[in-house]
Amino acid sequence: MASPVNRTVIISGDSASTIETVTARSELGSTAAGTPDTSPPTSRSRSPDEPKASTSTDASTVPLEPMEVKNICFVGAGFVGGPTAALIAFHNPHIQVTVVDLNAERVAAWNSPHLPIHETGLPKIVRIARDGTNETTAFLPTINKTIKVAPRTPNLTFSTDLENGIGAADIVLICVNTPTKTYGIGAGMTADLSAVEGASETVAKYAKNGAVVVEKSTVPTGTARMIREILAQYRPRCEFEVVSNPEFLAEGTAVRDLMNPDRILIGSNTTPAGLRAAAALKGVYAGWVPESKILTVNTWSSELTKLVANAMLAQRISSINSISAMCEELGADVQEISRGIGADSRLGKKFLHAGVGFGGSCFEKDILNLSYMARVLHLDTVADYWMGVLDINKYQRQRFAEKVHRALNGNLRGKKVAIFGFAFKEGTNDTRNSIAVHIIRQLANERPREIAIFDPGCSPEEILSEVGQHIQDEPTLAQVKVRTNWRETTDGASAICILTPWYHFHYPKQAQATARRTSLWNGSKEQQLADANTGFLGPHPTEMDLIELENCVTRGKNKVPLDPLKRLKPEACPENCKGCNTSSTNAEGGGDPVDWEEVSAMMKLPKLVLDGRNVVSAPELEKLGFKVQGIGKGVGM
Ligand SMILES: NC(=O)c1ccc[n+]([C@@H]2O[C@H](COP(=O)([O-])OP(=O)(O)OC[C@H]3O[C@@H](n4cnc5c(N)ncnc54)[C@H](O)[C@@H]3O)[C@@H](O)[C@H]2O)c1
Ligand SMILES: O=c1ccn([C@@H]2O[C@H](COP(=O)(O)OP(=O)(O)O[C@H]3O[C@H](CO)[C@@H](O)[C@H](O)[C@H]3O)[C@@H](O)[C@H]2O)c(=O)[nH]1
Repeated sequence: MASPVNRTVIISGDSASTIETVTARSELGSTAAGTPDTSPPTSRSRSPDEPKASTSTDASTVPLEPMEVKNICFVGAGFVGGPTAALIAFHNPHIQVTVVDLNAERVAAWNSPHLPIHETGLPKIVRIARDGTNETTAFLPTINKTIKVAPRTPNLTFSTDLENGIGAADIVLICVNTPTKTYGIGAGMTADLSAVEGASETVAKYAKNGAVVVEKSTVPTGTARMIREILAQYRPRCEFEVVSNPEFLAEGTAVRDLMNPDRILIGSNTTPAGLRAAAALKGVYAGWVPESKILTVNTWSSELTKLVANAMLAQRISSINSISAMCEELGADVQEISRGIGADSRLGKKFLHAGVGFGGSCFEKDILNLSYMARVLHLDTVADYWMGVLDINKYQRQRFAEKVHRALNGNLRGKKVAIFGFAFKEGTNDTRNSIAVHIIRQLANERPREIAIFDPGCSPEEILSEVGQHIQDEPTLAQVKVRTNWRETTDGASAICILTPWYHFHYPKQAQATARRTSLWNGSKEQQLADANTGFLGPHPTEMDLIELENCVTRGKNKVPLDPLKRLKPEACPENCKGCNTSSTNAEGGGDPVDWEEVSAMMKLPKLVLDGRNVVSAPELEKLGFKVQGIGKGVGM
């Protein structure tokens, strides 16, 4: 480790800039070539961007006029930028929302009927905000009245025109990717901030003076300072406030999470200008989120909270997975343990499902990020603690692959193994960072006759491309086949590994996606509406009111149409539309649920089911001739 170096930091925000010398504890966080300075505000008693509290009422402490927000720009039209922009536009019809991205193909997809992101409920929200709606009427039997619903003008645009999109905005949200760095200092641990740096430079060039710049990407603590410095370098005479507003949506439930978030976190400077910027952003969310759920904190707390939230969620999964290994040895049942501990209201029951481990683009990356920051701060015990969460995750998936190997008598040669589920979780078509790919690689090394993969939500091309990145050896790769239905997948297989808990695989069968879709639209004021004459529609109904109106007109119907009020404008694809021609994926999971009786008839002995997600009932499947092994399922007394 390099010896401490002195670095000069300019603390701004007060009328006169103060120059203070601090001792950087490691050169890992310093501005090495190509590495932005995102070192956390270590060794300082308070945030370096906050001026010391003043006792006099000078100009810097007088509250400023509230900011009027008419135009918002999202930089980055990805998993976070696209859906978040759509929800903000949907609930704030008076605000123009533009989403800009360098990727023209992605932007074109957002402007077409084939959105680049598959999330339940998202297409309808995008259509309402992006295309506007028709004027319409609805008959309400409860109050025996016909209600007129005004048309809506479009207020959501997707574009590659960064200059104009950013230039018109009162608030600019940076939502670009921050993957784990693969090269140089911090490789394999810290976040690669090159996209954040690039986006910040673009914002610095085009943003109008006084714009609020929001850091929405998940970043190491201290990144807001880097953004502020970039803005100051490019536009020294302009005033920009940088606000942190991390996103907590999960893939597969993005719309539900955005529609009804547990909290919105806004971190800002505690100067009048910082508080004004936070208030402006708060006003946007207040379009549909109750104020009590909007938390305002300091910038560094906000940045760090995001990493800690993910680390603690992942830690719960690793904790229960570690116990699953003990259960198998001791004869206990991990699902019973989860129920037993989850009933304690201090612990709660969520994120206690034992399985093959956590995948996805966030948990691993964010824990690496957190551990790296701890390491840079010389808090090695803290860093080791969080790395332990990842160690258990790796151990759990290796343990599962070894279990499959053992169950097949330690020999896979000449055998076919079926894989049910490739996505890192159900309800998404995201194939990146799936747990399945690691297990498949481990099994493929055992030279089976075939590994057949089936996922009801992912496209075969994407699965193969992900597998190809992990298995480079051609003959090994040739054993891996992607099938488009469960019949071909299981025909002649000796074992099935369930790796994603899609409802298709459950046995006995479970209520499925449609139940989720309708509950998405359930409003809390429904009863109020039934009580009639509440006049809730008023002259300016909100989209929440219209959702309740839809509930009301469809109540009692078996099949709820997509657009019961007939508000949506028609959508059409051009001839030879690329989106129509590429193999479609369905994030809600297409195809019929598995018929386990039929599967039993097609499989070879020993007809093993290795249930990596505990979604089948072993006693029930055993009645059909299967041998079942779940996760954390000891044999009992
Ligand atoms: N995916 C999730 O579920 C999720 C949830 C919460 C937070 N996050 C965080 O949000 C951030 C974004 O994640 P994502 O999943 O949306 O990423 P993504 O890769 O899906 O999208 C990022 C987009 O940014 C664009 N982009 C990159 N540099 C740009 C630039 N200079 N100018 C304009 N556009 C640019 C890319 O073309 C891409 O379309 C990450 O920090 C991630 O950790 C993700
Ligand atoms: O009890 C559980 C819960 C989840 N998982 C697995 O954990 C992974 C992550 O699941 P989830 O958290 O639902 O999905 P993500 O889309 O990765 O969302 C996480 O990561 C996002 C990106 O930062 C955050 O915004 C979300 O709040 C956070 O839940 C998946 O492989 C799940 O199968 C389990 O194994 N057991």
